[in-house]
Amino acid sequence: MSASSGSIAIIGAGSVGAAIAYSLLLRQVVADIILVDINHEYCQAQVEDLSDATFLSNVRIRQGTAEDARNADIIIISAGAKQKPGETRIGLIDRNIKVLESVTKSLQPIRSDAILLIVANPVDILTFYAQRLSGLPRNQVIGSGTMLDSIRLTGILAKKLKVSDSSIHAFVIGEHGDSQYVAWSSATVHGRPLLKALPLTKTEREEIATTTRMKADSIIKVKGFTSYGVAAVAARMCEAIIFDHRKILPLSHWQEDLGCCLSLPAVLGRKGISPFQVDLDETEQQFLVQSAQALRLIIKENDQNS
Ligand SMILES: NC(=O)C1=CN([C@@H]2O[C@H](COP(=O)(O)OP(=O)(O)OC[C@H]3O[C@@H](n4cnc5c(N)ncnc54)[C@H](O)[C@@H]3O)[C@@H](O)[C@H]2O)C=CC1
Ligand SMILES: CC(=O)C(=O)O
Repeated sequence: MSASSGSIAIIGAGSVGAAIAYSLLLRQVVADIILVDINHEYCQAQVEDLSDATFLSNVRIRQGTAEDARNADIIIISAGAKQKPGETRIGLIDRNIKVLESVTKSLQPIRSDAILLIVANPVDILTFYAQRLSGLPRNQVIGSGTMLDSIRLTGILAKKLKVSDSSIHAFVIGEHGDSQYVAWSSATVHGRPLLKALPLTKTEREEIATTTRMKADSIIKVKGFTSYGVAAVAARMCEAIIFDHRKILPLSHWQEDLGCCLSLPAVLGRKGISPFQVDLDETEQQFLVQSAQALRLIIKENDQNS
């Protein structure tokens, strides 16, 4: 397979940015990957390390500037502070909004058909602010959201059912964080309602949802960060955009009726994201509204303090 002629810029060449570059490189999503970081020496070392892997593909990787990044097909923002063990994603808000402000300013004038993909946390809040700050249409600014949580959930269910992950369609909705919720009512295994194939008690469902929600915390407690899961998510998102797959994925995007960005399944292609109607039961709908309320409150408080 050969890579498409496009380019992807990754702003923030830390653990997550480098893992995303590695996933893109192995999957040959585009011919050119550009890494940008305020720490030029560190960024160059990441580029040198990654370039030792390019013999597996025809992908070129180099360090670039914000001027290079603004002309890329996709710009991924993975710049910013990460959680310390025990810290919540929301706890990063002050530091990472400042980083986002500086990054979006440096990207001006941004290419009008660019897709801005937000990975840094708190991802739903930063996606909202990136839409406000970038000047791009809202459907072109997307957060990785609960796609990673949905993959974690699917992994647990697949083990219990002893089937492959790809046979299961189940997603987590709402915030990539504490107020997320599993949409059990629409989960299926090869088209069969999941709860018929795997009758779970309420307690068992709650245990699975908690394990899913807490997975990042349990990894961060031991190794200090997560990177591979979100890198695979970002690579899949980039493939869907570059090759216009129009894949339905649970991603963070603007919700007109909820007044914030959070995750619901939506269609991802070359022009960005477009809504997809999903059926939620009453409880799921209530949790979604609560998740949106929690996110809107954070935005309101942040706007008042700034
Ligand atoms: N959405 C998700 O599912 C996930 C999100 N994350 C988030 O990704 C972010 C990055 O995490 P890591 O890579 O582990 O952190 P890291 O500390 O390894 O890397 C962050 C990088 O950002 C750079 N940076 C800071 N300010 C910058 C600026 N203004 N312009 C350019 N570069 C800048 C730093 O120099 C550093 O190299 C964190 O916010 C973390 O919470 C991490 C894992 C999963
Ligand atoms: C760190 C983070 O957001 C995650 O791994 O889910």
